[in-house]
This record gives sequence, C-alpha cells and structure tokens, in this order.
Amino acid sequence: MKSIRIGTRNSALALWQAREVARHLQNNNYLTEIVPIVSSGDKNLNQPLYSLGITGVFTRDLDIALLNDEIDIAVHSLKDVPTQLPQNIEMIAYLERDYPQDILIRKESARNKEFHELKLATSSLRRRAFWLRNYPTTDFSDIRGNIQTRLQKLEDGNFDATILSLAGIKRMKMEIDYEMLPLMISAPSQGVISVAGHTDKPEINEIVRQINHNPTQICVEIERNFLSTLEGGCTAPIGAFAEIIGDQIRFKAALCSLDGKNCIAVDENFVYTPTENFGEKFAKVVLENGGKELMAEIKSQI
Ligand SMILES: NCc1[nH]cc(CCC(=O)O)c1CC(=O)O
Repeated sequence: MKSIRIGTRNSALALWQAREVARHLQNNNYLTEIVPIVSSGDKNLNQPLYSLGITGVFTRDLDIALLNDEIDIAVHSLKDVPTQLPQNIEMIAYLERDYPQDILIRKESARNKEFHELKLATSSLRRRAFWLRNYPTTDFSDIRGNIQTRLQKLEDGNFDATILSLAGIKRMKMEIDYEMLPLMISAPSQGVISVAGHTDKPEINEIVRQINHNPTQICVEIERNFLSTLEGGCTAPIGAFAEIIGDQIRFKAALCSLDGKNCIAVDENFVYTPTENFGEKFAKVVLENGGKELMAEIKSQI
C-alpha cells in the first residue's frame, strides 16, 4: 500500500506533532510520509477561499493542500483550528491530550517579582483577560511567533514574563523553569493534536480513525461546541476545559470581558450522554446570564 502523506506546517512544534501522528499510524503497520507545507499561497485553487469556507490563518495552507490532493491528512494543534471546517474537510482523529494547562515563564531578572508586579507579554485575549481578572493593574505587551521566537523575545524584550501552553514546552523538550497558573482556564481544545482529512477519502479516513482517542474527542467536542455557540465568528476571551473524572465529566469554562472585570463562569459535573450537546447547553446558559451583552461589548472593542 502507498504511504499516507501527512501534511504539516513547518515549525518545530508542528513537525513534532506530525511525527507523533506518524508514530501512531506506524504502530498500526501503516507507512507514512511527512510533507511539510511551507506556504502554498492560493495557488491551484479555482475558487476563492471564502467560498470554500477556508478561514483559519494557521490552517489555510494545509486545507488547500488537502483539497489539492497534495497530502492525505493534515495535522493541527486543534486549538488553532476554526470551529467551522471548510467544505469537504472533516476531523478524523484526536490524539490523547497530555498537558492542557497554561504556564508562566519569567526571565531571570524577574525571578523575585510578585505576580502583580510582572510586566507580561502575550497576544492572547484570553490569557490577558484571565490574568487581569486577578491582577488588574498588569502592564501587557504583544508577542507573536512560534514558541522559540517568543522565548527569544522574552529574553530581549522589555517585559518580565510570558504565558505559554505547557504542551508546547513539553513537546519541544525545553529545559526551562515554569509556574503553573491555576487562575487560567485553557483555550478550548488546548493541548490536543488533531488530524483532518478529505471527505472523499473514506479508506484513508477509516485507517486514521483507528488512532482516535475517544475520551479526548468527547472532551474537546464539548469545549468547541461551547466556543462556537458563544462566538459566532468573533474571537473573545473564552476558556473551556472538560475532563473525565470517574463516570462524570467536569466542565469549567468562562467568558470574560477584555479587562477581566466581568467573567461569566461555568463549573459543572455531569454524566455524559452522546445524544446531548453539553457545550451548546452551557453556552446558552452563559448567553442568557449576561453573555449576550458581553459578547456584543467585546465585538465592539476588538
Ligand atoms: N496559538 C499558538 C499555539 N498553538 C498550539 C500551541 C501549543 C500546543 C497546544 O497548546 O495545543 C501554541 C503555543 C501556545 O499557545 O503557547
């Protein structure tokens, strides 16, 4: 049989994640090939991106490569994947989530500062809002780029610390001091590697479905249904985390104003039933309890 072409972005983290998917497929005796996609621009597509439903900045090049049959599957950090997938693209598998949390990384010179004294660098509305909820006077700078770039900017820049995903740090095997941040609720589906495929390739999708981790799928679907019900296409400070504890699911989530002053939170334990859309249900509760007005306020501010 031909090897399965695994498309990935070209960053160190993305390549690690693609190799992780390859490893799972190889364990099931399938041949794989990693295909790094640099940036295909919009080449070879005879339709405009919007008409295909292609939106995500991190996912668009891989979506195009899938639709052009340059790859069989695409590996993503699920949290970077828009909740609305393009036409003819479907999520096929989710690997087991390992480290969902956000962490604080500070530079040596800020070692002895209290949390409320730190100057922080993050471009995430969610990380900013959840931090401000606890430390409202904190000064923020923007920081962008992959993990390595951000850590370099932390060393060079005029700020004390940054907030990153623990999953990324663990995957890159970085020997670095960090602090857990229980004040944060992670981004919906943070720490989960997902595999997307083309709806016209049922044989490949069937093979890839075998590496799916069902408990992870259950949790991220709740988180992402919560997100998509709240957002309606707009980005907002939203954290959502579901985990299976015994025979129950614990779901913690919050929608916050940009300054963190107004947060509408959810903290629920329930028995899972596949027929019920819990994410949507809890999002509707949030919307009815001031979330609708808060979303409108956020949309007008960003
Ligand atoms: N948007 C950036 C991004 N997308 C996925 C990860 C790491 C892996 C993950 O958290 O799923 C990161 C880095 C970060 O948030 O620190």
